Amino acid sequence: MILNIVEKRFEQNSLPLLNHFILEVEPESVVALVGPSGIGKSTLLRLAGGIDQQFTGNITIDGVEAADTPPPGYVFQDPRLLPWLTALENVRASNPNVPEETAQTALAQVGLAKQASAYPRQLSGGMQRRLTLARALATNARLLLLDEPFISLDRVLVNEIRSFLANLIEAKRSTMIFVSHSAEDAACLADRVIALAGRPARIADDITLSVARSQRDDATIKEYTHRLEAMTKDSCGSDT
Ligand SMILES: Nc1ncnc2c1ncn2[C@@H]1O[C@H](COP(=O)(O)OP(=O)(O)OP(=O)(O)O)[C@@H](O)[C@H]1O
Repeated sequence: MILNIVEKRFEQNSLPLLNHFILEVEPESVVALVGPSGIGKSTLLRLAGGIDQQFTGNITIDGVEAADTPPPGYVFQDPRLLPWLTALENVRASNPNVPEETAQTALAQVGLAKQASAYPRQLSGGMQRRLTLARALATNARLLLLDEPFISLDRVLVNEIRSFLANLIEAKRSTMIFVSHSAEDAACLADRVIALAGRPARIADDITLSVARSQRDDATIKEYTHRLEAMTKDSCGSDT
């Protein structure tokens, strides 16, 4: 995927959020987008997912305009579940082409097989987050764009979903871009970590985590976490 954002701004008179910004994401790689609040991470992800089309530039996937390729699986920062639909119906709501069986499998993958008939109000916050993940998996597990997928989950669940995602990425050979404020999430899952800074946002750091995800033991994850924490601190410091 190549993101070539010539310009993205929200108000005509303000500084653009992104200007001549280029990011190339290798197929089957996992990229973590980090950086201070308000820098433009979610905006960049929304552009990548075709949710926000108000920009100049173009986005291609394997050389094809993104608009002409299957939609990605997308997890929004807020769950965006439809309260009048069941969990199963919510999984299929954004993409009616998803067969019921695929939706059931996705629910089972995130541990919600028994909640298929439950309504969002009957699910805990953590379950609702997992439901949004099931929706993304059912839509397109090969290309996943996740905005803070672990926010508001307790530690046990974060660990569970991280390892579930790590296995899924290997099995499906997914390409994934995720936004996170947690260095540990990036240390566990990412092949590459991009830190954004400044306005217009630029790539302040771009590091490759060389130990393969499946080979990272606790010590490696700890070391990466410290390294990434130091990196994001520096990026925030050089914000202008
Ligand atoms: N729809 C919108 N209209 C106007 N301004 C917006 C809109 N969406 C985002 N912005 C502004 O664009 C900037 C970047 O927002 P964005 O949500 O992309 O940042 P972020 O890095 O994801 O932040 P956070 O980590 O807090 O989620 C912010 O200044 C925000 O106020």
